[in-house]
Amino acid sequence: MPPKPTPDYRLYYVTGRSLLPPPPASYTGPEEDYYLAHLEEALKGGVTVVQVREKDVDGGEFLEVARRTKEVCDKYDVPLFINDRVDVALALKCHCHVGQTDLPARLVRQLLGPDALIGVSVNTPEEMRVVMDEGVADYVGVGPCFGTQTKKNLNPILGPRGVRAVLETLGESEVKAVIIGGITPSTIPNVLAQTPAPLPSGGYRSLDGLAVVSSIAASTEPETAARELREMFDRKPAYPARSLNSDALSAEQVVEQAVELLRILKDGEKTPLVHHITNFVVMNDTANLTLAFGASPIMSASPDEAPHLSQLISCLLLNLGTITEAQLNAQKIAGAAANRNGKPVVFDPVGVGATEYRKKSASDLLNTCHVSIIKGNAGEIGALSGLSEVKARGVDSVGKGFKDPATVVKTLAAREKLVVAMSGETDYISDGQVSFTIKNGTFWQEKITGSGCMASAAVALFAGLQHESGPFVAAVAGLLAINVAAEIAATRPEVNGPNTFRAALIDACYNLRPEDVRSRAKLQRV
Ligand SMILES: Cc1ncc(COP(=O)(O)OP(=O)(O)O)c(N)n1
Ligand SMILES: Cc1nc(C(=O)O)sc1CCOP(=O)(O)O
Repeated sequence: MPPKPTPDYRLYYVTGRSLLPPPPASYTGPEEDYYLAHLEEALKGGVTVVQVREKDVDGGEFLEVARRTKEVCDKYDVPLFINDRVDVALALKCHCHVGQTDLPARLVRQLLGPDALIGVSVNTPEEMRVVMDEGVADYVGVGPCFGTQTKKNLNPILGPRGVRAVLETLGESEVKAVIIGGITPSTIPNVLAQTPAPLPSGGYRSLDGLAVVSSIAASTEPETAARELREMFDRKPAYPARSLNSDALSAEQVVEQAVELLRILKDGEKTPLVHHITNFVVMNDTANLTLAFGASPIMSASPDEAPHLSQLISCLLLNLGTITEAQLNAQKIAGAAANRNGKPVVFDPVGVGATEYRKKSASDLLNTCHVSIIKGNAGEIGALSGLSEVKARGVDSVGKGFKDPATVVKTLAAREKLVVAMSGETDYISDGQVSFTIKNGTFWQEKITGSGCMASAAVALFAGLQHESGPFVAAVAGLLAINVAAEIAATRPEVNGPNTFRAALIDACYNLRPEDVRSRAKLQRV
């Protein structure tokens, strides 16, 4: 075995001969060798590691396929792994990948020696911990991230956030990590945005590569397919929440930016179209509120029109209230389409702490699309953070609140790589770097149903401006606008109960002037 290489794991191709398309007319070689020509094209496109994975063939055929694969890989100086069969790896002086039910990695190391690379499949943080404690593997294949037809007896699907939990355990270890299962050009943006795991040092542990079977094996243009996958991996997204240098911003500067956003709306310079997929309790109020601020609402829960709508809208608002399977499906389709079309997504996880079903729905949603802003109450933010310090009763949060709300909000924002806005008597907003509080509003907001949903609608319409100041300022602007409008509404002589307040609030949103926000804003950096 030559000295141990230090491979580039960015695009890891696991072969799948049974998935190959028929050879094109331009291919004139023997049909059984098309696999090698196809592989060579993929290598030209940028594959950096290959693994021969042959199911249902005997040892002789496996050895021959692997031998010929190695000849091609050697030409491109790309390391070759053998799936499961340590005997074949030994015979050909190749590296080896084993799963949890194959020969133990420790034994594989003994057999292949110190210069072989060894990869191990992991599906849980516990399996990751065992691999690290053993200290034998050079990398792990974490999966399945999504569902896939390529492998039978699939382990539980992790989703990007499950993969992130594994990477959190991996931390700053030298062991490399690739992701596998359903990795395609449409899933990669979300994978790259959501999988990096925050480290105690302040940085992130990211994936070292993408492992694919069908995205290359089933392609009629393997070179183009590989190039696209490589380019997508190399173009890792900047975390949108941090696009703004919020670290340098004072409260006064943020207020001025929020005031400017309100001016844009009120002067009619822009009229954001906000797509609401929301609950039926608040639908009428949030549509009216959106209009009152100078934006346009479209209320549609149809999965069929979501992809088309996504091209027209300025922002998508997803609200978990009165959720049904059909509504969740529409939200997932709309969320993925919004990501593809570069539209911001605001998520209000209404009542996420109330039931396991809502928790699972929120997790499904966050695994399917990348959200720019989460706006919730303390109970909801606590449930998403995995904390039980603040309890929820139905859709309301109860009790005194968090001991250190600013840290809770900042930690969740850093983990999810988005802006978190937690509404309450004091609102907390963070992009994972800095946190601000807003102390505007009135007790009347607690006396009407849906005031949290109305605040999310306000955040969404400001996010729909897609202003260069970014989602953090949009979240602050939305909460300032609705809370200042609520304060003004509460002073109206006709307000003598929840119902008159509700009507006065919509009027106050309609009449709100940028200078009202400037003069009343109680924004502080914490
Ligand atoms: C890179 C990579 N990761 C995971 C796997 C899965 O391996 P295993 O669990 O052994 O399952 P099979 O591939 O044998 O079905 C892999 N092959 N490659
Ligand atoms: C080989 C393999 N291992 C998996 C795991 O979860 O360990 S998923 C998988 C198949 C991946 O195929 P595709 O890229 O076509 O989805």
